[in-house]
Amino acid sequence: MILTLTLNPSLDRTIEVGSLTRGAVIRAAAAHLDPGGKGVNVSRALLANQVRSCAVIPFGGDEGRQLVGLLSAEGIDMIPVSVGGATRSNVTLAEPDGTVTKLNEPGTALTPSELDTLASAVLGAAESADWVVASGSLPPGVPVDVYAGLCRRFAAAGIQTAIDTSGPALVAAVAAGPTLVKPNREELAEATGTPITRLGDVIDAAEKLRGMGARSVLTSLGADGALLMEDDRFWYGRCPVEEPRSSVGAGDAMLAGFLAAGASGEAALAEGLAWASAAVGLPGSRMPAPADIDRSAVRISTPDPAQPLMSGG
Ligand SMILES: Nc1ncnc2c1ncn2[C@@H]1O[C@H](COP(=O)(O)OP(=O)(O)O)[C@@H](O)[C@H]1O
Ligand SMILES: O=P(O)(O)OC[C@H]1O[C@](O)(COP(=O)(O)O)[C@@H](O)[C@@H]1O
Repeated sequence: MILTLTLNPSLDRTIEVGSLTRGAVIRAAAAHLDPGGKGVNVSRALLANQVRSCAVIPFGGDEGRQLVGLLSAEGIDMIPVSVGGATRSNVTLAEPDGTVTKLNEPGTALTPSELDTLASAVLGAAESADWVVASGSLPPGVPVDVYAGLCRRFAAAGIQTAIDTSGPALVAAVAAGPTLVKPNREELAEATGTPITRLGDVIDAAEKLRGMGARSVLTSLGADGALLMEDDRFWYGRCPVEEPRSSVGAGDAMLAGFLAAGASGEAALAEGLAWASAAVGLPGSRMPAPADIDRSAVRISTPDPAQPLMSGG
């Protein structure tokens, strides 16, 4: 069983627009509402592919009740912890060429006692978990070492941990020795203080992150694919998408596919790439089901360190 913790979940509203012009009235072509937050999406993708998972989330206000309602409708196994602040809403503007502009709210603060309740819920449920995935930004006021503290406790109990966060929370968690981290290009550059413009920079920065404490590093590189580094070995892969619709949740789908396939080596990287590409081809932050996933387009190759990275970050 894969347990996920999302301290800052969201209602994700994705609005499809023809183009973006600041200051203009833009008529949307379509809109989608999905339950959101990084760990929530990992659990949704796992459920869609019949892999057992349980999501621990705080929820509050009308938005929080709506989030829990949407997750219940999807059949998610979850431990919702009621909190005083209202759950945030995140908005994505998706353009026809696949470009997305994300507006992520900070979220509302968790009190120390709410945080304790959430930590107890995770520690209790983790007894039957193979992995604990702690994902996403921290709401205001939550100590930056919260994931680090959990990593240490799980490592002592022999439970594997995957971390997908950014900034100081990522740096602190890496120092606690997680089994796996899943930064994107920007997060890897920030955590290591290294500019990343070529594939060789990704290899060097991922090695640096391993030196800082992470065991394996799965770096997602947008349209440039992903690079997995573990135990001094690395693999690079891509999976082109013919018609990108929304990359929101693609990183979460990648992490879910990677974990579902054993979380190690070329085969797990390939599965993560296939799930991520499928997510990019779906609207909003819809997670891919087996019928959406096409493994035939995945290409794993020896990385050329000089290869420039084309996608943003
Ligand atoms: N335009 C795209 N074309 C093909 N694959 C994509 C595209 N955008 C994202 N992906 C896939 O989704 C993965 C996660 O995307 P990325 O933007 O790196 O992560 P995150 O969503 O965590 O920021 C990438 O590693 C890649 O496999
Ligand atoms: O916690 P953060 O960093 O604000 O991110 C939350 C957002 O990320 C998502 O989980 C999508 O994540 P990815 O695009 O990185 O896979 C959305 O569902 C959510 O709105």
